[in-house]
Amino acid sequence: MHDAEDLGADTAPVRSWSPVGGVFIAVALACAIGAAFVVWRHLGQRHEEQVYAHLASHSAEVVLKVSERFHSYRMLLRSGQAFLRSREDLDLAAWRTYLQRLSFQEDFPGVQGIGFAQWILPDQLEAHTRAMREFGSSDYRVWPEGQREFLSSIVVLEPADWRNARAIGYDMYSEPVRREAMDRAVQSGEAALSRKTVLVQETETDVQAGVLLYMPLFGDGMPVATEAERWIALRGWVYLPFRMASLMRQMLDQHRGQVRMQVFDGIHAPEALLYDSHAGMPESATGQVSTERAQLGGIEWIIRLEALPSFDAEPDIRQAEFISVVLVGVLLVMMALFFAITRERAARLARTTGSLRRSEAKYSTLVNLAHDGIAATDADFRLTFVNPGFVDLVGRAESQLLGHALDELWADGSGESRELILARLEEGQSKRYEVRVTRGDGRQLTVLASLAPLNDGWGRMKGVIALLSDITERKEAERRIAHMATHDILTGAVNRLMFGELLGYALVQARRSGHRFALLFIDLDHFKQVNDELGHHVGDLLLCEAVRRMQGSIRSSDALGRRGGDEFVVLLPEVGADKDAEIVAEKIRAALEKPFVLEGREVRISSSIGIALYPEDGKDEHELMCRADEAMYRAKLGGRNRACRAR
Ligand SMILES: Nc1nc2c(ncn2[C@@H]2O[C@H](COP(=O)(O)OP(=O)(O)OP(=O)(O)O)[C@@H](O)[C@H]2O)c(=O)[nH]1
Repeated sequence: MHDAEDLGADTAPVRSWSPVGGVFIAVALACAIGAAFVVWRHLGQRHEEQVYAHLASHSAEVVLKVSERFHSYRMLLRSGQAFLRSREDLDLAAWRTYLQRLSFQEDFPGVQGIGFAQWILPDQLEAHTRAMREFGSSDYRVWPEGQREFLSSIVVLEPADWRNARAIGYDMYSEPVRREAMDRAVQSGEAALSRKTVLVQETETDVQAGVLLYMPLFGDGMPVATEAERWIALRGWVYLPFRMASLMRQMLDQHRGQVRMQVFDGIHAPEALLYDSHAGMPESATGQVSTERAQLGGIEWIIRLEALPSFDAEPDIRQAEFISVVLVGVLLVMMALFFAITRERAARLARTTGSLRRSEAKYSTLVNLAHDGIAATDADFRLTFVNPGFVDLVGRAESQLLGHALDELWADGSGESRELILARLEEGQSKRYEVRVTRGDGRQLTVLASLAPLNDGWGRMKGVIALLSDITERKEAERRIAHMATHDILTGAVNRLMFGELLGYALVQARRSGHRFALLFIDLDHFKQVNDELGHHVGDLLLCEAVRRMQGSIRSSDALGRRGGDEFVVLLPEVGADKDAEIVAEKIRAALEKPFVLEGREVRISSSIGIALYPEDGKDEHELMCRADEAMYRAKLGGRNRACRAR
């Protein structure tokens, strides 16, 4: 037997997301976002490290640059020292010429000048002042005024511009910061850098911190192995004054604006601040900072670099990384979603498939157990599926049915044409009608056929579903009930009610067409005696046989009715001449006169018949019936066994 496929299935409504699927999606999304955040944090930390490494590298670079710069300054001082040492008489004019030709400001940027401070014992001051005035500086004097144990005086400072000219004659040894550096230079015999001070060249505007680098000059050929010898041999200091802002500005060059540089003298404190590229700006507590220490001329400088927001090692890479992280995050989220959706769809499909299977099994069982015949056909009405009930109903094997048109089973002339049925089904209408089916054993059944179209996904009819119910017994019962309602149960003659209907109909027809009809009223003679002598059941048998004889005496278009007891009426719908009704009455009388053999005994009986004709004897049922009854009564009075016409 075929599966009951294509007969529909109950698919339970399916949730769009199962709770498990929803949790999975939430977890996947959280993981994806978490992973993207971790990567982002990691990249952020790496970037911070890169920035710091870059800043530290730049910081080391600055220290190296400063160290190299001071090394070259020392070389400059040494060259000055060497020049002056070679001259017995401190030939300042020659040295000035030498310095002017040196163009040191171009080769040694950041230097305010190069000068020589002469070491003067107090008793030499007067001669010194006189010699200097003779040398060309008429207003030369050593300042500040006052008695001091030791003196020094700036005697040359190139370039001899207005700013440096302010320093000529200044006794740097009188000022503690400079003095400390000058002493250190003599003590070490090497270049010594002063601590933070303010140059005497400063005016009232743009005052900057300043430092000075001293190189001691000893008398040529004098012993300088010990400090005491060096003090004896001391002739003065070749020195370089620096304005810190002018000096340090050139150290930042490529990162100017991106990095804040501060230089402190020995300690990280406001009072030790030598230089600040962003003066007045508060120091950042959270930003990237690199601090380096530089040893310069016996002094330690702290060089602090602070990355400003615009400082970024690799901004393009940083941007690319950011885009990558966002893309990877989006990709992860999309992958998680895609995976979750695919998983959910698979689960939904599995649920639907399971539901369909269960539904199919359920319907298959129902179809196979159904008592009624269930069948499916193709679009041409050819059977493609029949259930066991169908096979039993039509009494033919499944193999004899499949491939044959359903309406081939219909008895000839039963049901509508196939084309008409299919046309209605294609319009979407269901069809329900009674047909006669010829079974394989030749027996005919009355079947209620319910047909419904079976459509494909595009709404086109691809076949028909047929349900066949055997209603033969029901129809027979209906027929019997209808017969009982209209016929006499004992004799089968039309009953009083039905005869009234037929008479009324005959009257209508006769009135319309103008033809005549006849009504015969028949009463058996002495029937009571039969009952009394032979028994009631013999009387019944006689009544039945009498009806049979009367039926044989009239046409099939005539009607025989029983009024009750032994009274009968006959309707002759069409009579021509007057004699016609009398002839029929005579036939009936003669038929009833003949002896009856009932239960082996011969019984004789006769009949009295009254005849009424329409329209001569009556215009309606009641009148006709009365006239016929009267005529019958006259026949009785006339001696029975005769027929009388109404008057
Ligand atoms: N056996 C049988 N008898 C019936 C039935 N119906 C009525 N009868 C009897 O039929 C008889 C009718 O009698 P009546 O017509 O009165 O009298 P009758 O003997 O025929 O006499 P007349 O008509 O004057 O010739 C009655 O005895 C009824 O009991 C029936 O269905 N079966």
